[in-house]
Amino acid sequence: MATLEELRNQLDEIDNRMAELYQMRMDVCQQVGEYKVKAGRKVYDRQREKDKLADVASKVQGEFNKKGIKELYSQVMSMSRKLQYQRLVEAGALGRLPFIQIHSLDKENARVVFQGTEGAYGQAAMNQFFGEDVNCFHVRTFRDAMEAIEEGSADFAVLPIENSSAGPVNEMYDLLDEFENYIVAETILPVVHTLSGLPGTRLSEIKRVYSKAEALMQTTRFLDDHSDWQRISVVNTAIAAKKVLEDQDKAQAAVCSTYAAKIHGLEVLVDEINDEADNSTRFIVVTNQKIFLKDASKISIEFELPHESGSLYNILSHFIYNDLNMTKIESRPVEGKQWEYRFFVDFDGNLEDAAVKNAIRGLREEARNLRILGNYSIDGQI
Ligand SMILES: O=C(O)C(=O)C[C@]1(C(=O)O)C=C[C@@H](O)C=C1
Repeated sequence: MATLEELRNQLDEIDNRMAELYQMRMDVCQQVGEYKVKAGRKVYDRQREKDKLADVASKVQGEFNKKGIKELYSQVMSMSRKLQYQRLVEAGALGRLPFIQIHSLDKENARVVFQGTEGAYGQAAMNQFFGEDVNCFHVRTFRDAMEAIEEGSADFAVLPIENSSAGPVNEMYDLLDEFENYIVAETILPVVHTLSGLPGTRLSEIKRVYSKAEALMQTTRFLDDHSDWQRISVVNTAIAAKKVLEDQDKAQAAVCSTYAAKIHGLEVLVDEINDEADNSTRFIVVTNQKIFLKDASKISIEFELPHESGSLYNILSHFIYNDLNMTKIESRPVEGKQWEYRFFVDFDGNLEDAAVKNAIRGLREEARNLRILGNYSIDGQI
């Protein structure tokens, strides 16, 4: 029987040949890339790759090896594509991304919309970003805000997309897909919930608590200590505060901010009732123009994938091979296609970076319906 050293020597010899063949193959792929730049051909040829995988699988013995060589060749061809995308980008074949670079946002002359009513967290986020004197109005739903932006009755909307304890605002992801609006900035608002009621209300008098569903979720521990209170979800925390004031019934209370309580003349009965002390909500600033700030450092995209094994894995490799740091991924069901998903990915970068252009080139060819949703930074700071 051969010793381990002898076997390793054999492997080294095989690997030397494989490395040499890999180098030769990539050199040919480089030429294929140059040909494709000139001929204006697409890099990704799904049928050719399918045929190639079937062909190499037919040349090895046993199911295990057939599966293995297919996986190996999927990777080899994926490297080949990435090399070719680089050539295309170097040759300027990416074209200009249809986003216009700007140096600052005109916050002073902006007309801004938020969802909810006076005292909503959305208003606080808007004031944090645009200042207290901003020219603004409010609408009832997130959809109304997206419509106001799309039709141009507002220049910007400030809308919540994620809470640090309750997670994503799913509806916002669906609306970003549905509307031709783009993210130009984000701002993070610390969210501190209170239990507020009519002045002089005692906790023992309370029977019903109103708030937005997410806020009720974020204060579950406190509310569980008062399990006899009925929890009723309304469209917004500020609307909950308004209702408590209007109904003038001490059996009712609201989970809302100190700001909303003050605006609607309520008394803070218990402060800081969040389950998590560090509770923040990330708001996006949305507009109907394809613009990005010069030094924007984060990109959001969306795409759909076929219902096939390995499709997400293959797509995400574009981030790895271009050294891009992916910071978030969300998925939402694609309407009318059961068990198919639309993915929303955030990653670090600027639309002018070569690595970003490379990745987008690959993603555009290999995923369905790729859309760039925006290139921005926290607080729009540059
Ligand atoms: O044959 C091509 O068109 C190539 O670009 C080469 C290659 C490969 O590496 O084999 C790479 C990408 C294509 O999707 C198909 C095959």
